[in-house]
Amino acid sequence: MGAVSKPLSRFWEWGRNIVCVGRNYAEHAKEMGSAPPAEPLLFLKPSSAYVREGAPIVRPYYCRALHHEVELGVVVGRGARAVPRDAAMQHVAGYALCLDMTARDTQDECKRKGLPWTLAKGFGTSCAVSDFVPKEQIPDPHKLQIWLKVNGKMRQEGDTSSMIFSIPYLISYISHIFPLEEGDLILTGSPKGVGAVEVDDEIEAGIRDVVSVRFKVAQEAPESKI
Ligand SMILES: CC(=O)CC(=O)C(=O)O
Ligand SMILES: [Mg+2]
Repeated sequence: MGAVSKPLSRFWEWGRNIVCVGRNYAEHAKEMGSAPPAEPLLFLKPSSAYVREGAPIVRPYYCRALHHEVELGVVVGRGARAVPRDAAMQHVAGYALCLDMTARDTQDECKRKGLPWTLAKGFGTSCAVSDFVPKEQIPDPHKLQIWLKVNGKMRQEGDTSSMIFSIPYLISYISHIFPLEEGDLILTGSPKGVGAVEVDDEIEAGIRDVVSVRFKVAQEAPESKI
């Protein structure tokens, strides 16, 4: 992959992969009517899915049930190809608070039809991210509280110690399927409490005592329809 002149602290500008993990919290899998997975459930978002504070999260024209999912993101700092679990954390540069925004109605239809989740998970602004947090600032990423509010009301509070598959496991597992590259982001899954947001809602979310974000929800302009 071509050299990138931007600092890793601006990982969202690198155009790298966004690798997402699903059903990595048992209570969330349960609320979705699914059993906890035997191995990580993976899907990708395009790097054009990133949105940063100051711009809105846009509900796609085909969606009537846009859901929030607050997640811990792991920023890859060194390429990883088939790395063992006990060496995995050496490939981490830092973290971010992320929202895996999901067109839930579309996802349900994709599940029914056996289709990939691309329309449900990959639309523009479906990956909201905070500022980069260097790994030195987080001694143990499995001892963090992540939270999310909508219009000031708490919706999600999760502890990363509840992950089914740990960050080293995820990095090793993914790197045995495809190489991870510097600048990639891994979304490690949502705790329970996912729910719908409406146009003009305000989402606040954060890693407690570390970083927080605030986003408004907007509707995609009708003229953008195909
Ligand atoms: C059912 C899902 O959308 C899985 C997912 O994204 C998660 O965080 O779990
Ligand atoms: Mg998710």
